[in-house]
Amino acid sequence: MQTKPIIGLCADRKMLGMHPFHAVGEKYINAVIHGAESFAVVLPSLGDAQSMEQTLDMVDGLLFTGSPSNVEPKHYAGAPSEPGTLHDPHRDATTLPMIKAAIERGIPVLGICRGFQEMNVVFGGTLFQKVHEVPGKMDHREKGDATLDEQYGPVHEVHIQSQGLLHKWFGQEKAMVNSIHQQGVDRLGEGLQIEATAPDGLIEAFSVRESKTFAFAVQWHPEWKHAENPLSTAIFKAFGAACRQRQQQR
Ligand SMILES: N[C@@H](CCC(=O)NCCCC(=O)O)C(=O)O
Repeated sequence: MQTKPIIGLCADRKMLGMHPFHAVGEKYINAVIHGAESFAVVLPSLGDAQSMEQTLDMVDGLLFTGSPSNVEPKHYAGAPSEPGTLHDPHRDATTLPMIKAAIERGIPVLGICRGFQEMNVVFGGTLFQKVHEVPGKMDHREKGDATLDEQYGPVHEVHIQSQGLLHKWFGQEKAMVNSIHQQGVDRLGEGLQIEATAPDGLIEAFSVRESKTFAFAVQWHPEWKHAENPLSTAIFKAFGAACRQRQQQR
């Protein structure tokens, strides 16, 4: 029997009671198993306490998930965060070097929301810390009092670049997406190619121009009820195909 490609998902480090845990949302794991038809493995965010090279030897793809925490602004020379901002320095210390090393090795990488922001930072880009306070930009945050289905339901259009990879996988120039973030791409990182934009011009998806394989990221959440959404289905199918190809090559 053909074994499935292994996709690693980097965990958030968070306190449960007085103990630190390494956690990944189940919706991301489900999207890897059913959308990318792959084998999901949760990777702890321990910085260099475990060998990154050994991790990369083990996986056929990596998914950098969304998270309520923000990338620490020191990684993109941004102004200090407001007091009380949620950070996850252990995750930053793990994902930022891993994204770079994985792409250099030709390991397929998908970034979602925080993962999208991490990828931009890795390529030297910067982030708006509060998109809703930037003149001309929409409020991209979810409604705090809404149900999960409302929060993760489609709220704005994206325009998909007609020459891009996303257009090749999905075949259409427009789609509706959800929006659960307050940070966003300010300066796009070097070597990144815009794949989709929101009506206010905010970058919603990009790919890595010179990448040997799938290296793509979205600001929205395709993992949410992925099987019910043709755009999400197309993204996870393309990611899974790249991971299978990587598995066969090594
Ligand atoms: N903190 C960043 C990133 C937002 C993000 O990833 N949200 C996901 C929330 C939880 C989840 O669905 O996994 C920002 O606010 O821009």
